[in-house]
Amino acid sequence: MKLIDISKPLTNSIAVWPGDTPFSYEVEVTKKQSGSVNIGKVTMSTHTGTHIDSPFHFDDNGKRVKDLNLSIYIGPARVIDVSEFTSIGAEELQGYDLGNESRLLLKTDSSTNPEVFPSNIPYLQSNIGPFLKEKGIELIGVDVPSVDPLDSKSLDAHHALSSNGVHILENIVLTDVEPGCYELIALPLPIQEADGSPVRAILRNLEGV
Ligand SMILES: Nc1ccccc1C(=O)C[C@H](N)C(=O)O
Ligand SMILES: [Zn+2]
Ligand SMILES: [Zn+2]
Repeated sequence: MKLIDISKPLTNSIAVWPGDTPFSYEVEVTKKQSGSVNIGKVTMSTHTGTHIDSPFHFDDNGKRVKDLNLSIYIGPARVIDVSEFTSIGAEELQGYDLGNESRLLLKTDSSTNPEVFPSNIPYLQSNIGPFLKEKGIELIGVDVPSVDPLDSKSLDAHHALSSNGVHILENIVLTDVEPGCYELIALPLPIQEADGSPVRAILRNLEGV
């Protein structure tokens, strides 16, 4: 069965949120030094590359990674093309057949160079929270670094999604993905207390092509 990797490669030159911890992977101890093995060391923000947000990211009393239900991150997902919009809310989604998958991935096609942080991104309107809940959607994925405008402090979309039971997956790569129905797997690492986690996100073709 064909797998489509929708994760951003984590390289030392990957763009990070302005001011956030740069990503770094290095061999901290070489095989020569240890006499047996190379040992790597990773330094990163939990919001670098393809990742999930846990509600603690934007709510001090919100769920941590350990509190998340893993079954949200595995299962049928629909990909739709919303590249014509600068912001996406209930009205913009009205015309789409969202099927009965409980995961929705939005292809905005706005992400380009992985080494440059975007200056402007399409964002989600807060009325998308109740709208998605009504449609039975429990996870939203976007191909941009945030579901809110980059300069937002109130993070209205994050809060509206979370309070309606919609989990957030950010910075996926949908460039080579056709709209349609897939199986999504995007599991957070078990960083118990975390406000988010990098994920290896993949889509599996349900048709078995
Ligand atoms: N890393 C940051 C550093 C400073 C301020 C915001 C962020 C974010 O990550 C926000 C974004 N809405 C996110 O959920 O990934
Ligand atoms: Zn995030
Ligand atoms: Zn976020």
